[in-house]
Amino acid sequence: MKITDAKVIVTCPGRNFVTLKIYTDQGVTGIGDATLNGRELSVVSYLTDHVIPCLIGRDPRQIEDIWQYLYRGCYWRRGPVTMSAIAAVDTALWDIKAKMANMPLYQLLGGKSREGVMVYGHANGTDLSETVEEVGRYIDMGYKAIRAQSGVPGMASTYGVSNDKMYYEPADGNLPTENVWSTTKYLDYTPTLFAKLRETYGFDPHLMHDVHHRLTPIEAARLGKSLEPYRLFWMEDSTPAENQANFRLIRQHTVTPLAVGEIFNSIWDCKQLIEEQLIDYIRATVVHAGGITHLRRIADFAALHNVRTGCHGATDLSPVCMGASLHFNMWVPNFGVQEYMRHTPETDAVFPHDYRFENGNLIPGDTPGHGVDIDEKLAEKYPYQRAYLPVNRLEDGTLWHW
Ligand SMILES: O=C(O)C(=O)C[C@H](O)[C@H](O)CO
Ligand SMILES: [Mg+2]
Repeated sequence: MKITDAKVIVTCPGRNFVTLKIYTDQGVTGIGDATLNGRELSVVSYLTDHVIPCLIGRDPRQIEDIWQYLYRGCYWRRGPVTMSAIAAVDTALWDIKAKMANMPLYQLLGGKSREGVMVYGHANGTDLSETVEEVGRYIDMGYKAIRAQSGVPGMASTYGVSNDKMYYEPADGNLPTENVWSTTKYLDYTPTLFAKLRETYGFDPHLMHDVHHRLTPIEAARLGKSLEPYRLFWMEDSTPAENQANFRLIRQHTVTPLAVGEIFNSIWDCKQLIEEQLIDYIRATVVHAGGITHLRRIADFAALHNVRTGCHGATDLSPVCMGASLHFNMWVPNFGVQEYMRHTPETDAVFPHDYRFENGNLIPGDTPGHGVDIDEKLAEKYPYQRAYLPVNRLEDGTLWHW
């Protein structure tokens, strides 16, 4: 069996998505997500100019060998562009293998470990009362786990708060939008939000919160400590994680569970975090962390150290990534939760899929492969539009983490 061709499809049904489609001499095709928000075309070029020529003529069944060939063979290992490109190839090849086997992908990975994949939704509001109301709306929709993000008094805007409550997309500018950040205002306000949420809804719903990399380790420790009475499911990305040892400080001070890793692209980014049990959930996902082949390696390593998965699932990851992730989650023994921000109806129409939401879970279908397709004719109607993620400045103008 041979790979005969591959092509990259870029489409923007409201936001940009990059999809790799691989063709074989047996007529079976597979697709993989290669979207890297705000830097999409770098992965398009990496795939088109450098990866696709090396794929033609290879046996698509040799997934591991092709993974190693692209990882070791490029010499310049790791990095989000390389690993998103490898992920797209890997996902498409798993899709092909599962179609050849006439099985849904989770069966090939080892079969079901659970009946559904618990997902968390994104409740957000411009102020405390709107955020509390939004969390209630998610509870009414059946979510068992909900992330709460809120506008902070005295700050014009902050991460995670959208005008359109359901379909948040932070990459909103033809050039990067500039936001202003105040750690003091944020730290004073956030515990009051969670106090109100627990007072209103009790302790049944799992609540999470994304700090989005904005605190120093000691500030993160303070936030974790002040949130302890409200028993969060997790506090995410409380400080940037390039220096993994930073998490020791946070860990010493708080028992609030910690989640990190949506921007990680390899096992090396989380090796120390996992080995030293400095985190509780690893957020690496299929598209940015080298595909199913590499994510499985991360998850197995995490399992040794009691770290569970909590795959990234924002809307900048296409339904193709979501489909692959759901199959992965159905199997992975140390599953924690899956993020689920809903795609718009336009995006869902471009990427027909068989997964469904039921009682707070997403459930992959039984279509052979990962169960997600791309309607190429419809995709053509939505040409690429340049869009950047925002940047963040402190009130005195200093550039900060967004
Ligand atoms: O979903 C999350 O937890 C995020 O932090 C979303 C990110 O801001 C988004 O994926 C950036 O492209
Ligand atoms: Mg996040």
